[in-house]
Amino acid sequence: MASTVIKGGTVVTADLSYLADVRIEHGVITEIGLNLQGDQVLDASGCSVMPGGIDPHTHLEMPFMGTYSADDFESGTRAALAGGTTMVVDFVLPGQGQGLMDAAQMWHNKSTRANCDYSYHMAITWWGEKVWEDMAESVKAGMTSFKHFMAYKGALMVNDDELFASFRRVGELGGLAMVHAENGDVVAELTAKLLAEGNSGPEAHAYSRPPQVEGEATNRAIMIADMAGVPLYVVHTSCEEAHEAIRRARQQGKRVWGEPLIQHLTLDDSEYQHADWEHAARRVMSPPFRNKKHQDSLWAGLQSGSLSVVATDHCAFTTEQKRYGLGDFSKIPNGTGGLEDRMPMLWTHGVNTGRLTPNEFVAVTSTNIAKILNCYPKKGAVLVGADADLVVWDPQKEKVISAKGQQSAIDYNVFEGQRVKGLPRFTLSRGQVAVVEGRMQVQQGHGRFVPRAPRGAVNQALSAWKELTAPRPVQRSGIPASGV
Ligand SMILES: NC(=O)NCCC(=O)O
Ligand SMILES: [Zn+2]
Ligand SMILES: [Zn+2]
Repeated sequence: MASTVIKGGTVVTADLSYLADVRIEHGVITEIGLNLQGDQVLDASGCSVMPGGIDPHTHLEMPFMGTYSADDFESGTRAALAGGTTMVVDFVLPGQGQGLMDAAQMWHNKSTRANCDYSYHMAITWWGEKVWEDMAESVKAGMTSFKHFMAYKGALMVNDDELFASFRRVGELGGLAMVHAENGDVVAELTAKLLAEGNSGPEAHAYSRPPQVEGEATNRAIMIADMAGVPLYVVHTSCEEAHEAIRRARQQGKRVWGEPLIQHLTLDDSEYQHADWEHAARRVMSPPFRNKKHQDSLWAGLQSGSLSVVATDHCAFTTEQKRYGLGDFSKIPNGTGGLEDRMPMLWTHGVNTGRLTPNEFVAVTSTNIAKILNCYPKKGAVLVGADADLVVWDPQKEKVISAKGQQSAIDYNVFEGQRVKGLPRFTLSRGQVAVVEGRMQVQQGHGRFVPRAPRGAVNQALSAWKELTAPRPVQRSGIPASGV
């Protein structure tokens, strides 16, 4: 049996750092200890041996705004591995009237060339009996998290009654409710007003989606989830108003998690004021980049634990695709890339600055989301029996980010010119060495679908609490409670 040993590094997990070698056989970790021997030895001296990153928010080959996002499962997962991410979670997006399992099959067809493991969230893009029924099938098939768009009116948006009905169903099935939280009605009104006033450039995209639309929707989703008795995950939390709602909810004991993106942590809204239309349009995404005050809030959330996960929302469009919105910002395809850069950018701006410890880095890039999505410790762990999805992280290795030589299929990089310090020496996907010192040796089709079970510990705890505190009729003598 061929074995690989990662030798001489410091194992860094979400809660511990210690010197140890790691032995891998058949794609899983079989031993952790000192002086291990193996057929293949990977030198980890001077490096941290960490769980590979998990990016829980990607849109690969996604049909959106009249086009498809440019990175598919092949280039997207190649970019992921290059940056130390070993699992992505993409969103199955059923069309209007389309069955959920039919859409899931389309996603399975797209992912056959994936270079690393992947899982799916299911999006609820319309509502009806068929969706309600299919949600149980989705859970049985391992897609237990359900995303709802509160924005994109007239396209993906669901209304509050649909949100409540769907959240209740997710709660009943032991799943996780997810939201893109922006008030889509207000965004639509502001967009129309801005365009009517001659505000048609990419900067108006940001004006049309102020922090208030996100704060309001986040708070609304939290309250609806609480009434529905379901845990809630808020994607791409970008501002203090949304963070405040999440922080408050968590302090109240609600089961809510917030996910800032690496883009929102490190890039700000001055990008939209750039004189070059293409520069600004390439950075159009929802929610838009915010100012320094919001960035400080997001960093503080990661430090204090009120925000839990750093993702990318990787949804990359070429400059040519962005040009669909020349003369009308509302037609610029929304989305930016980040898969290759999330880990190095977060290490550089988080760990190297002292905002995050290396253990906190592991928590927010891998372990926390593995627990939230109920695939820990198969993923997100350096433990015997866990999948050998690992990154050997060299804290001294540097580069300047550039579109030239990147793995993503697009022609630019929103982090262009940024110097990062902290990069993978090796990235391993279930034991297969996919990256060596920046050289790619991925195996197309190596990636496998990761099904996830429902009714994790948080679902069980929340259900028990909701049952205990459920409204009950007062028993009064002489009056039948049922009214019969
Ligand atoms: N975020 C974004 O602008 N595009 C991708 C779709 C979404 O997550 O809203
Ligand atoms: Zn979104
Ligand atoms: Zn997204």
